[in-house]
Amino acid sequence: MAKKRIVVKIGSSLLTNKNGGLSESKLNEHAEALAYLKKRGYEVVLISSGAVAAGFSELGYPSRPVTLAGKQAAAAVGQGLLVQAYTEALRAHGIVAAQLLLTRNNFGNQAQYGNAYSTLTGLLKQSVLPIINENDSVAVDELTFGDNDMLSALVSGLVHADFLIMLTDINGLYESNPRINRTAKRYDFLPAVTDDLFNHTKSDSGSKFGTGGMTSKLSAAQTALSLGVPVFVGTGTGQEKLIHILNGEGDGTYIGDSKTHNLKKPKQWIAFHSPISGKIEIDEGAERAIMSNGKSLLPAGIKAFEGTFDIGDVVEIINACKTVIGKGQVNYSSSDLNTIKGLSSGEAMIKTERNHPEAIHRVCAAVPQRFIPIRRLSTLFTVHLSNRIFLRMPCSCLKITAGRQLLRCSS
Ligand SMILES: Nc1ncnc2c1ncn2[C@@H]1O[C@H](COP(=O)(O)OP(=O)(O)O)[C@@H](O)[C@H]1O
Ligand SMILES: N[C@@H](CCC(=O)OP(=O)(O)O)C(=O)O
Repeated sequence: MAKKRIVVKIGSSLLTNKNGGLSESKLNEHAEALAYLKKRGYEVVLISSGAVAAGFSELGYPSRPVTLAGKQAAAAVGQGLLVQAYTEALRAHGIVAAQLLLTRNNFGNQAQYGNAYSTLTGLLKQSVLPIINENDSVAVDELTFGDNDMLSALVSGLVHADFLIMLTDINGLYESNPRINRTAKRYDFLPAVTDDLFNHTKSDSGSKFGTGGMTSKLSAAQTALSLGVPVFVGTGTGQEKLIHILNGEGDGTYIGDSKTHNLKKPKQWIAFHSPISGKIEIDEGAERAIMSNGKSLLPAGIKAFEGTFDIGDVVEIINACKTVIGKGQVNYSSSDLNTIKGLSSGEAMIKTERNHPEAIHRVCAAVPQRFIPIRRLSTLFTVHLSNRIFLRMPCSCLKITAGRQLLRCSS
């Protein structure tokens, strides 16, 4: 039987002492729990914050820096110390640790995305415990994950994890921040992350040394669920805490169930990470064929396009109302498309000397971009699917998965 693969995210809130510096005793306790999980036959990937916490006092800063430059310098100093602390703590349990530092750009580049997958799965095969953090020192401000919640969700999808555990300093998701509203009730189980839930729990305020707060965890959970990975958000103590959580006895909120389907890697990349090189506008007939009959997009249905792209680039597909209905890898360059748009398949094949006329063979579901918020670009207009529907349509094998009735817009 394949080993169960678990991604564990540990937030700054659980790694810091009261001054905001790295707490080695807390880190050691996490390492014990990770080792305990691994010894019980699980494959474990750790997403750990803590670089800034571990580095700022070495630089002589009196407290955790707030400027980007300060955080980048502290992370550059602290990341080595953080991983050294984990490496030593895990070595005491006979476990070899590895370090991977990722940025959002690594996810946007298909080759690097593939490499990250190969490295991670290769390490897991060798029973190594990978420790991942955002590469804070080089990440560009507008494109950072900022906190590690979304990074943990994307990594869970990438490695096809069976479960994502987000450990934090509070025992789950409450109706509203319980540190402000003392009567707020906790959610023990959420089948999905809905917009209503976002509106109810809306609060960006996190712990003293954490970054994202619960809104960021909710977004991350929504993304993980879309990728087929159920999630736990909560807390725990002792070496058995992770096992307890997997046994359903965790102190926190369970989100989604294990019947979700993993999204295959190429589809994940198209849906969540691919940069958009252009837009293709299609007519109503093509939209119907795509939506109702699961057909590929043929040149005859293409009315217009924008952008300059090559074969294999990812474009958005928009309908006559300019609504994005999907995304896919295009089989023609923009210059070829200019020649064949609107032509019958036969004519297009003759003009381009090809055996297959499809402009886009597989259209992926309209992308839940709001699940990956780009920091400081909050006015971005985004289109997304409801999580529930996306889960029902894993689009791993479907050519076309988006349905207009499933789309909503948010700014
Ligand atoms: N609705 C909510 N339910 C639970 N916690 C909330 C909520 N809204 C805000 N919070 C805050 O989120 C904090 C955890 O987020 P964060 O500081 O980002 O943790 P971490 O560093 O572990 O990622 C909690 O300490 C709590 O104060
Ligand atoms: N990458 C940063 C983590 C930033 C952060 O605070 O994240 P989180 O604890 O998830 O809110 C670090 O290592 O310090």
